Amino acid sequence: MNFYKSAALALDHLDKYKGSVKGSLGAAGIETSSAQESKRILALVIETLKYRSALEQIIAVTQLRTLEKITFPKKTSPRTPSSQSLILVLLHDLLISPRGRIEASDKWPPRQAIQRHQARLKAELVKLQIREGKSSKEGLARTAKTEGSARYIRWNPNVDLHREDDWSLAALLSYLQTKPSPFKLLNAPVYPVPDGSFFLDPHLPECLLVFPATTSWWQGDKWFESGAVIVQDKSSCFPARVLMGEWDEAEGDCIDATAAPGNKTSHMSALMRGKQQLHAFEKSTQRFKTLQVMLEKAQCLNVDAKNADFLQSDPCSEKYSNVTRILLDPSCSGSGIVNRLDYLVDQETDEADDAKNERLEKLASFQLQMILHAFKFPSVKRIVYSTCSIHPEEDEQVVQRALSSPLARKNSWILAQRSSVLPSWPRRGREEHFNGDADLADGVIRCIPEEDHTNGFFVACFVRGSESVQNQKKRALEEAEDESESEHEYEAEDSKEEEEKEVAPREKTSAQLERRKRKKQKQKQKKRSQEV
Ligand SMILES: C[S@@+](CC[C@H](N)C(=O)[O-])C[C@H]1O[C@@H](n2cnc3c(N)ncnc32)[C@H](O)[C@@H]1O
Repeated sequence: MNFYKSAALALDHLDKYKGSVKGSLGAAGIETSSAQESKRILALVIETLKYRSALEQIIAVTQLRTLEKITFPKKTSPRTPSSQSLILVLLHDLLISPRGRIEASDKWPPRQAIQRHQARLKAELVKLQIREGKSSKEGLARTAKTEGSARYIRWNPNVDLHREDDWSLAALLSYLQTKPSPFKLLNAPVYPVPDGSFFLDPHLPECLLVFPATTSWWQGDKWFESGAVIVQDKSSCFPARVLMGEWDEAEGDCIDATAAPGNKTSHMSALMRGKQQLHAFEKSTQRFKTLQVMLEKAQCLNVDAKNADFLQSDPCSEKYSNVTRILLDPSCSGSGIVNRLDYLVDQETDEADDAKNERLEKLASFQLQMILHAFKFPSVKRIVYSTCSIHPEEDEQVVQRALSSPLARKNSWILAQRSSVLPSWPRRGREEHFNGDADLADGVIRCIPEEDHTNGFFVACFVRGSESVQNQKKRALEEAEDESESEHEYEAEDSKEEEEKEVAPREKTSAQLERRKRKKQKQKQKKRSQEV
């Protein structure tokens, strides 16, 4: 296939399914004849994404698509890229690339169509530069400000464990500070990360390195090519870290229920130090291929990857009898992803409210189903649920619904306390989406892109137990209070509650309902003893 068409198809795929730019070629079913060709296509996709906003403005103002509607129709057939993406990659080469031309046959109609408007397109580029106050066209690229203030690299110890040579964290730090364009290691975090420097992340110093947002030193570097470093947003490193806390080899196996492209699977495998077994499920055949490549590169030797639907797995199968921890990072709206493709968020804000709500409802009910299925595994003690969404419908509300399910009660699933869910991370859940329960909100993690130097993200951890320590303390306190309350007070409170119910009916938390039930029982007991 023509190189521009392949790049445009990859762009379309990214628009539709998100995922990594690199994974988009395989995932979009684009076949290339050599690694060189893949690299060339990927470079064009990445560069086009950088200038996308500028190029879209030029397309809009010149009305190129309307003027050339025969070559660039509104609807294209399957396996052909959309006209918009094709124009974007062609314009990139004509207007932005150092060559300044489209590398295709003179007779190719899309090239002819663009060439016809060459003068106008170039003039609009200059006008845009002036409007934006940029002295060069490079100034129109997305900057550190629009990209975020940092980029993250996770050191992957599996490679040091299984490959020859020294791939340790110490060796990586030394390499970065002595390579031809060296980085300075800062001893405290600074945002945006200054050019030419890096530091160890304050929350995950054992594996995460923080670089300037515009850096990509790893492209073509031996550390990246060997799998010893993985490009992964900070927030996306939280789930495996929370899930695997205090895991011990003697404990047993784990499951990653929704694995591709495999960033969190490889992180879990690293935290298991290659020991025991990690069952990785991935439903999509295309994405499963990406997962396999990733696992091989990252030396995840203890992973048993299956192209299968987690919901179809049998929780009582002998195979999973030893599984004690499950990671659930299911498909979500991706509304938190800004670092890689912030235009996806723009797209979402354009979405009509009804359509958006319907989509969120569908996603939330699928996410809930996944949690409820995980609740059924008899030996599992800890489940981490995460999304790269900022919508409460997919975050706190899904967790709340899971907690109030009969299955949670039957199998004693509760929300873990803050102390075992990265307590040093300051941004916690939204109380208002947990029916005002501050303890539940405190137990979960949230990340906000503009303020936390990460993508938008959410993490919750379910554990098995009759009651959390905090709840026990709270209950003891309440019981002490109850002791001193008079019957009259109960009645007053009850009637007040009734009133409140009429004015603003509100769902009670299970703790509130439980408390009320106990109060009523006490009242009855008291009455009975008085009667006797
Ligand atoms: C958000 S992505 C997971 C990203 C991955 N955890 C990582 O960090 O690289 C969700 C994945 O779950 C897969 N998926 C969705 N439903 C599934 C199911 N029922 N069983 C297994 N995989 C599923 C999707 O195809 C997608 O690849």
